[in-house]
Amino acid sequence: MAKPHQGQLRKLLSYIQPYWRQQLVGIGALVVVNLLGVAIPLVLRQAINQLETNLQPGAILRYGLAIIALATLMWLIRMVSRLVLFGVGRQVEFDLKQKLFEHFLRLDQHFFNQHPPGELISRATSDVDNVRRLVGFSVLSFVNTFLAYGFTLPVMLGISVSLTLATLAVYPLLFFMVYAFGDTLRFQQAQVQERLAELSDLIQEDMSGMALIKIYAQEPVEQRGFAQLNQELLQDNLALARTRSFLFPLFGGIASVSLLILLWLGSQAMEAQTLTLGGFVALLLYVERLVFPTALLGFTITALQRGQVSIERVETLLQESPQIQNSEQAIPLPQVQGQLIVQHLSYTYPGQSQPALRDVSFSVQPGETLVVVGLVGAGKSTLIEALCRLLPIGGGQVFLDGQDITRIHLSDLRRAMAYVPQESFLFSTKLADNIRYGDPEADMGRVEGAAVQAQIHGEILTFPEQYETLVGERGITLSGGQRQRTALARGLLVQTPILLLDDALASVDSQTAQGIIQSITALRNTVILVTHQMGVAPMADRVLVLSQGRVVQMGTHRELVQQPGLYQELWQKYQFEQQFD
Ligand SMILES: Nc1ncnc2c1ncn2[C@@H]1O[C@H](COP(=O)(O)OP(=O)(O)OP(=O)(O)O)[C@@H](O)[C@H]1O
Repeated sequence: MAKPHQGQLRKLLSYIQPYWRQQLVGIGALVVVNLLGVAIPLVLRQAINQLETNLQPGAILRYGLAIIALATLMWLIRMVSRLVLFGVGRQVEFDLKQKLFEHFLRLDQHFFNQHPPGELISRATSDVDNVRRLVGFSVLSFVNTFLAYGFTLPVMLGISVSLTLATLAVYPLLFFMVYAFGDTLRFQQAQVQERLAELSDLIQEDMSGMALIKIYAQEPVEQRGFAQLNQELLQDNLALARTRSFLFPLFGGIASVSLLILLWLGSQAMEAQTLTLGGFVALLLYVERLVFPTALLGFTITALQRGQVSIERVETLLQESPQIQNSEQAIPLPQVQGQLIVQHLSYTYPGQSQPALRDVSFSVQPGETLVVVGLVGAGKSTLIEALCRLLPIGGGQVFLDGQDITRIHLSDLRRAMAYVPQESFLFSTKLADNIRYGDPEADMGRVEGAAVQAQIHGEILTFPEQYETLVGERGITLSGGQRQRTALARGLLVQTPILLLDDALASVDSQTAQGIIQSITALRNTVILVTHQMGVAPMADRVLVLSQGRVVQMGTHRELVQQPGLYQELWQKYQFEQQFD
């Protein structure tokens, strides 16, 4: 059998460690159960041997009652052992899920780009479930088997050495098979778990992109893709089932062969009067007692190997460390003015050959509004994410009020900047709670104030339950523009000195967008606004033009519109389009 990896074993012990008392109680109960399991056939042997020579109704009753009492006690204690040990499994499952979720919250966007949601969900659910079975069922089953053999064998040997050895002669074959097929089982198990994760990821992705699938009439393609993956899962499952179907019945079969040997040799021994009837019955019960845990060995091994594979899959996630962390000497930031200085900022996404930002330098003064424009893929979003340290930029490139942002405590930095991304994500909760997400204590006055600034207040009042209206699957579906303005209200509510808006008004008409910018600039925060809506550019104090990750122009709208260059082209294009609007 594949030996549990040292690291996995250590991990397993660390999961169980907080519950060692319960584990001890459970194992203690198993010890008692197995002692009783050994005692009952002994009582029966004595009863049979005594009653064979001297049949007394009173004695039958006494023995009968003793056996019933012992069996009831055994049943009760076995129940306790199961409750306690399975309970530890459930606790470990709870802890692991909690640990994984808390770990996910610490990781950066880069990690989530590399690990699709389906994969993460599968690890946090089915893999954690496998660990639970390993801790609960496998531990119980292994300890039970060990104790069953450990306690039963000496007593069996005490009754008859030759019969015991002959009966158990087939067992080494069983252990050999477990050893020989262990690696195959483990490999096949890992394959199945991998395929399951891929499948759940595909389901997740297709469900999210259902509208696109329908618009482009790609149902047959998606169906084929799913069928192929499902087929692979089926093949892997069947391969695993073949190995198991071959192996597991053999375990039960081998154990039953031992029973046949005992019946054959035992009856001969009784004829030769080297074994009493009581001894024979006791031996029969003992061999029977070993059949169940032995036959269960297959399932125990499966649970063990599934658990081993799953520990590895869960632990690889837990070992991922966030690239964006507080520096060793993180400095607190008491009062933020809102000045940003960017010096020679460059950034290349992992795995990319070309930098997304190249030697970008500029500064924004407190209260100033800077609009960032450029063609698609110019690096605008990358710049915004670098400024609020959502990307792991190096030190000495971005300074907030003169302090290197990589040295500012992350919680201070987050309090200094609000960021409204391109994708306006809303939680499936009430509109008011979505808006006060950054400050759950905010009262309705602040919620409504932010909604007024984001020009969504009027529309919210027309909804059936106004600010109490649920958003998402169980509530109403907002239009793209309504979502964007709600997300903007969320950014405005926290009243940070710096506001970073990444194309946050793309789905809002130009006139409304201009109205919103007007109310935002009136707040006198530092605002950096990425936009494709050239109509809002003249409202900014200055404009920064990005092209292929570089700053190609910077100045006021008046200055830039006079200069030949990208800005002039973009402005002329905008004006041309306006004529046809
Ligand atoms: N997570 C990522 N991993 C790898 N490359 C990325 C990633 N995000 C963006 N890029 C690349 O970095 C470059 C800049 O992208 P960015 O999204 O910053 O451009 P943008 O100016 O905001 O574009 P748009 O106007 O379309 O939003 C592009 O070449 C893009 O392909």
